[in-house]
Amino acid sequence: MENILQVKDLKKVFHQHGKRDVTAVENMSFSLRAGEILGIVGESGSGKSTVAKLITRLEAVTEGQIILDGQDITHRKGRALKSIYDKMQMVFQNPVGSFDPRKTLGYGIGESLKNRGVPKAEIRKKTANLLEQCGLEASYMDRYPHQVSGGQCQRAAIARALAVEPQIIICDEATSALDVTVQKKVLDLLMNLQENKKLSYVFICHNLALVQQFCDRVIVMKDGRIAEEGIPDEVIRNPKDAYTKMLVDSVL
Ligand SMILES: Nc1ncnc2c1ncn2[C@@H]1O[C@H](COP(=O)(O)OP(=O)(O)OP(=O)(O)O)[C@@H](O)[C@H]1O
Repeated sequence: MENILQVKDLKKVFHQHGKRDVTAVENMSFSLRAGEILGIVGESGSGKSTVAKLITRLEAVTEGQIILDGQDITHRKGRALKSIYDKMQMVFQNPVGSFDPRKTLGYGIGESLKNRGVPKAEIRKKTANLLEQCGLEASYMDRYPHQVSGGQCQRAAIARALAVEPQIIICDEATSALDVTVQKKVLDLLMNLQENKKLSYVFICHNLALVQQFCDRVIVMKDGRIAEEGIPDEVIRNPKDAYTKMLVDSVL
């Protein structure tokens, strides 16, 4: 399987006014294969979200390299940077906050379609179709983010991500804010879409059990570095690193 995303020796240092620098990520190298679901787990503060923000260039990289579909995107700017979102989309923990509160959900999805060059006359129809693929009735396009539940809003956020027909979706705690039954439904949706559209996911999550259920491979992060990497069943059954063992013990 070819690598769709490669991360080499990634490092992120946050400089803070009057305070000590924080090295959030260091020595991080990994690859994501086409069609793969790669989990990233680790306790709070281990650097998972920073990795997501670096890959998606929402944060500037201090050192290292990010190769997306064979192209170095580490220092892209302007239009060249924008074009990475044609291939890679994100789904975050707080779906309501990811939509403009003054605009309908349909508007948010429509903007993504417009950016992809979909003609104006087709936007409502395509938006309806995307919402339906994500288990929402077309009428949800006219609702505002505060008029839907967290699970419904996350479905709309997934529909918006799909609007650009990406190859990769980075899910950062995408189901963590939802209650357990809704979480299961949104996860099922993500997994069905992955299979049907042959997407690749980076699935950031603090729940090892979910990673075991859904991911092909897992990276365990500790203090900004990779503590362990492998097939989830094997990592959980036979953790090589003491930290991984502690994570495993804490969920059993
Ligand atoms: N903008 C920032 N400025 C300074 N330090 C930051 C910033 N963002 C993150 N950090 C620090 O970097 C480290 C990693 O944070 P990060 O949010 O990536 O962890 P995480 O594993 O995603 O945690 P959680 O599971 O709680 O979301 C933490 O020590 C955090 O305090």
